[in-house]
Amino acid sequence: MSNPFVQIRRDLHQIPELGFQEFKTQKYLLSYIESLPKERLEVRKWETGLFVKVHGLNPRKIIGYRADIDGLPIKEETELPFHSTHAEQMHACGHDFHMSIGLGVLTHIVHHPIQDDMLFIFQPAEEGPGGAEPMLKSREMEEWKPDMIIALHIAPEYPVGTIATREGLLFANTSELFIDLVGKGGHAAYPHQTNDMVIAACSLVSQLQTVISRNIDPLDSAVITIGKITGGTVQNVIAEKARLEGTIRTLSVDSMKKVKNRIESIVQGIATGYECEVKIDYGSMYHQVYNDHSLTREFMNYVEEQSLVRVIECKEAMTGEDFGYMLEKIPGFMFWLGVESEFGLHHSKLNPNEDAIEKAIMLLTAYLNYKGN
Ligand SMILES: CC(=O)N[C@@H](CCC[C@H](N)C(=O)O)C(=O)O
Repeated sequence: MSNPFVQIRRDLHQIPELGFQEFKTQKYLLSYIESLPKERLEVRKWETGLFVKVHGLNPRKIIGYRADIDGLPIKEETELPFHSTHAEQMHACGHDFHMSIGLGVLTHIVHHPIQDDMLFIFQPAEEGPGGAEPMLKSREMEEWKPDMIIALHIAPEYPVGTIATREGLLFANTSELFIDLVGKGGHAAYPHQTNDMVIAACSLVSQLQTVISRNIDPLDSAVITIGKITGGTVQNVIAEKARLEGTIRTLSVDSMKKVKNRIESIVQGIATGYECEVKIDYGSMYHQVYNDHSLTREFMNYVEEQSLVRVIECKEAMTGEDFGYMLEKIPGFMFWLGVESEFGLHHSKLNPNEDAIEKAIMLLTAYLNYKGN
């Protein structure tokens, strides 16, 4: 392991923190950045994230690089010697990679400045409730708003030495979905005296899937995933309460509205049919990730011409990313970075190949030299 950013990734992997609780992560990032030469650097804290400006030699524009920094509430099941030290929390979406690559590029740019300014954004809470939107509204973004912005996301399905992206839509529109059901609990032996919320919740989950199969054009795409169901208290008491937690994904803003309208009608039907109260909360919503056409094409051509890595033109994915909010206001793009892992994103055994870290730093520094000089 000769690349120091692999060790940094391992250090960060051990301290995953949930959205807006990234205190140790912020401290770690700050302490590394403080070890760099200071002449060209300006660092500002924002909540649990950071803005780091690197002054260029003769700036005409500001180029942004965004790395998300939060982990997920997942119990890690890898047997890595540097596994998470935080119970039930894991970097299972590669944000440890995104940060270490960000620090690698930052280090290179500090030592070999380009003409243009750069803004490194270490953003909290990508997995929820969303840090990009409030960060965009910050004083720092007003003062240092980049003219273009880039970000990457690890991709377990692609080999190391590969990137994948496309012009236009890359990631879906998302909305979280929380549904609370309240009925009448009671003795397990007297169901006729109760309104059982386990039964209502099961029926609701099945009906929700008909929105996808029967209300959305099969040539369009949408997903409703219920990732968590809770309800009841003990095996011989009929449940008074149940809760569904999930997420909605659509390829268009219009389909998102349609899916929500259908969910609301179905929920009304459940409330009437099971004589219970049902409340919907949409939690946080992310705007689609839409890559700027000409910047993305130019990037793909550059990487291909220079033979830096293999470039795949991929399809859009139903993943969500609040980087979409940044791309709504600032031209730029996101790309997938191949890290070949048997287990995918959000899996407790995700184990990305660390060789991708050096490849990404090399690729990004080459591109920034081309674009910012
Ligand atoms: C890249 C990725 O996996 N992003 C997350 C974003 C989650 C958004 C929100 N908390 C939701 O669940 O809708 C994803 O799950 O796609």
